[in-house]
Amino acid sequence: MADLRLQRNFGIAAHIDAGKTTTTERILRYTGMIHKIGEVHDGGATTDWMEQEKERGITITSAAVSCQWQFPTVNGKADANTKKYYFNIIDTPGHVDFTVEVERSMRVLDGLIALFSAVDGVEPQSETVWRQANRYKVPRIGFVNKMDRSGADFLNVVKQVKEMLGAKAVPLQLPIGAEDDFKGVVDLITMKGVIWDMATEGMTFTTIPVPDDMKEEAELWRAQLIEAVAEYDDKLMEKFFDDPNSITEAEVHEAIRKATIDLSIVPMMCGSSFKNKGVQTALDAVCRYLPSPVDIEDTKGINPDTGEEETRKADPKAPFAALAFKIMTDPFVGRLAFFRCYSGHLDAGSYVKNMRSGKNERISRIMKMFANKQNPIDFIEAGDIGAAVGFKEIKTGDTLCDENHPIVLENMFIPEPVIAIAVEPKTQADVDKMGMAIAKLVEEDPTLRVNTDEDTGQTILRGMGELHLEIIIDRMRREFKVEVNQGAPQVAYKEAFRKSIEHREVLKKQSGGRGKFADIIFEFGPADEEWLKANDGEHFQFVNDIFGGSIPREFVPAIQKGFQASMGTGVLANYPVENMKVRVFDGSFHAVDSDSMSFELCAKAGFREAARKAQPVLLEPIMKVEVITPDQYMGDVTGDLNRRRGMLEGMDSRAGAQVIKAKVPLSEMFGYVTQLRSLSSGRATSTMEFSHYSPAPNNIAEEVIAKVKGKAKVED
Ligand SMILES: Nc1nc2c(ncn2[C@@H]2O[C@H](COP(=O)(O)OP(=O)(O)OP(=O)(O)O)[C@@H](O)[C@H]2O)c(=O)[nH]1
Repeated sequence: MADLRLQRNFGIAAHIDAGKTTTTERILRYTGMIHKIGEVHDGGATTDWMEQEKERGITITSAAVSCQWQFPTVNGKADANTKKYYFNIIDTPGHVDFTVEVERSMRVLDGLIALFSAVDGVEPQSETVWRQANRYKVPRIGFVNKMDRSGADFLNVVKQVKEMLGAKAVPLQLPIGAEDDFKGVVDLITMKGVIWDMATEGMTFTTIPVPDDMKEEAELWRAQLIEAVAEYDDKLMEKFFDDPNSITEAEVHEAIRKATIDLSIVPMMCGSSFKNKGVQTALDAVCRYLPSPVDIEDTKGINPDTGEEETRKADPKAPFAALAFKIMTDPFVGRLAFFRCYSGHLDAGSYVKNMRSGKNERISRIMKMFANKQNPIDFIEAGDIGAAVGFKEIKTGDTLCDENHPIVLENMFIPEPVIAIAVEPKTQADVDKMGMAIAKLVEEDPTLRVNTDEDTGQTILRGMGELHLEIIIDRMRREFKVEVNQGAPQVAYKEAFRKSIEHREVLKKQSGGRGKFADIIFEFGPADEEWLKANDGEHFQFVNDIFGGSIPREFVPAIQKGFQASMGTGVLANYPVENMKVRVFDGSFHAVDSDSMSFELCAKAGFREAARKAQPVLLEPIMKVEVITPDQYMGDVTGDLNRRRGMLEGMDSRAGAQVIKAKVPLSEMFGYVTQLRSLSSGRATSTMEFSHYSPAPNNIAEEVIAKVKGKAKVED
């Protein structure tokens, strides 16, 4: 049994282009997993294995990679105290269309390296990632990369992390040399310098005394570091005031570790992955300060039999419980389900229960991913991450467990898809293939949704953004060899109701022989606010208030099913219904003619009638937009945002530029990037992410409805 205290599951998250892929690559190199350094720009990086990633030079899917690191070492060399640490690293994408990838990594990780560019500092996506890490309470270390670039400023990034992310960022190092001349770091705990040897591509490094001209500054920052963590250790606090020279390295490490795991501080380090500097010290910090699976809270879940909350300990002897966080189709082994094992032990070849499908499935093989290689392992235990082969049916977010100890683990937060695109197979031969391809892609990607437009019969894909859907269609073509015609991206509107009403629907059909009869009386309208709050992510509140058997109990599920199915197509413009409440309180039935089918059909007909009376409204997605622009374009940028029905929410200055925050309807944001570029001679940049759905103004709603009702097909 492995010592769980030596296990680290961590991710590397940052804004696009901060250097995650390069850093992961260096880690694999220094841990001996790969020999040649793959550069991102030649498409040679190991974790970016998908075709599109190679072409676009961005990381789309998070790949889990395992490696081992020797720690502690003396000048990089193992001695009697050295132990072998086991790492599972998840590389997470930086593009906002793929935040769900970051989100699901956060769910299964214990710690994070938050990567920043020393030149660009805290960027919009770093803020998004930061919020996600806060949501999942992930302890983190900051790594300021690209110290070799001109304009690199470590302490300025530290300041930004404090001011913009509200974190207590505490430097553990100071850079020696800057920009082209960046050589290494002063370690504020050992009070020694570390210089990387370029002759060995940074594989080795030398320890030197703190350079004379940095001594004073280093003392100052060391005192700040100790002060920041002293409250985590009484002895340290005492020594800090009485005799700072008697403080030992071990005491400082221990206090930093406690404060980091407690989310009180973020230790800040620096380096240049590309120039092979600073990566090993960051890995030592991962071992020292980030939590192991036994340092985090026990995993929570619900026992489906009792409805009670239960926890699972990171203990191989506890019942098996795991969460599938990524499904990937691998060209060689087929479907791989990545999962985090929270507790227990699972042998390859044994069975697990999927709590969503209710099926017991045999895991034929369990794999660990090492850079480009996949190695089968005999078993997996609490605290580890692996990939299972053999599932017939599995989706991202499924809980896998021991059937004798059922539990449903807390799932991940899945953002709403806001862009829709109509697709149709190009040829008859593509028809079946397209269905299969979409089914597979939906399994892999919980932010991709699919439905059929009832009027046109077209397949509608909904996703997180234009790039997301573009990549999905590209994957259909490359991986599944399906050719499709696609419409222009459309806003994924929704529908909702303003009013609660009562309605009676009677279904009566007599066509010779046995007829159909159902009669339902129900209250219909928006879901209750409290219910929505308590049932995060749910859309349909169904209340059974039938008394005295006016409708027999066995027909109630059919009524619920009928209403549920109807929600996919609203009455205004066929958009899905955001939320609704149905409270059935009376009705009647016929001893011969009533059956489940009658009640289901009656509910469907009832939905269409009731929905019209309940004041349906069109909801449009509102995006949170952030623009960074040089001062002189401020007026033009805000004017343009106003024309796009934007609500300005704030402005502040950051590193000599203005940052404008606004909420803007997504329908007004098509082509924005191009427009912004021409407004600002290419100098302003923007990011956007989904904020919420809000009722569209009447004129806009009328336009959208007229367009949908007026056409037979989604136009190209
Ligand atoms: N000068 C310098 N360039 C770097 C450094 N690290 C990464 N780069 C370069 O920055 C660019 C982006 O690096 P990536 O590693 O692809 O960044 P990423 O964060 O993985 O990017 P995405 O996957 O697109 O989110 C590449 O051209 C790298 O060579 C560094 O330390 N110094």
